[in-house]
Amino acid sequence: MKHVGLLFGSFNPVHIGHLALANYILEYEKPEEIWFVVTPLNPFKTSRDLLDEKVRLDILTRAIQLEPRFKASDFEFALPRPSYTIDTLDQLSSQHPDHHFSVIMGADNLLAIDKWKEAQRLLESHPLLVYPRPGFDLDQAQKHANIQIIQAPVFDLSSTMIREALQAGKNIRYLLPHGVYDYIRDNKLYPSV
Ligand SMILES: Nc1ncnc2c1ncn2[C@@H]1O[C@H](COP(=O)(O)OP(=O)(O)OP(=O)(O)O)[C@@H](O)[C@H]1O
Ligand SMILES: O=C(O)c1ccc[n+]([C@@H]2O[C@H](COP(=O)([O-])O)[C@@H](O)[C@H]2O)c1
Repeated sequence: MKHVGLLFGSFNPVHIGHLALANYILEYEKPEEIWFVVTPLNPFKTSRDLLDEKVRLDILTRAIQLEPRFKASDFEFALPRPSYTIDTLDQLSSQHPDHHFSVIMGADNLLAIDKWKEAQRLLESHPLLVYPRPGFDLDQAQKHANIQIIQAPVFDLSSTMIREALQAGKNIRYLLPHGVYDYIRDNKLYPSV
């Protein structure tokens, strides 16, 4: 059984917070690979300011190319929108019976998990690796044998902050994985860059 950690997200765009977290999990926790699953449309988010999913996947693929244990996945592109994680997990598990999938999730998402589709079945069927995020108190979160809290170092960064900075014309080269700032500039993905 290969142990794979799934990091779901919009990655609009990917930033160093995502990569630092995935790096930590590979080195300190059980997953042997991390799959970054690009979500076309999160059920709780609007498509405002959302880069095309193929562009988000392309940026991510470039960002992780030096680590063979990181994979960029377009698995949700072929599934109905919005993207419900339990549906993706069902399909992934049936297509990869030789893989054991854990779900990597921030404290923000765990605190809201009762609003997710079939949250209880999700919890029963897959281990959750939950990492702290500033401003979210894990003492308030539900407890379950499948929930493991990990002490990953986290940057107080979000894709929202990155987009706002790019739109304001800030040079934030070092908050993005190597090559991503130049890719964004060369392809004029944000007009101010
Ligand atoms: N700074 C960070 N450190 C670790 N994980 C993060 C960080 N920012 C986001 N994540 C996690 O990465 C996953 C993908 O997140 P997502 O693409 O929605 O990023 P985001 O930065 O939260 O985006 P946005 O600001 O657009 O809502 C989520 O599980 C999220 O909790
Ligand atoms: O399945 C659900 O009901 C559900 C509800 C909210 C979010 N998600 C998924 O959680 C992932 C990360 O969400 P976020 O809020 O950090 O962008 C993304 O892949 C979403 O599709 C899933």
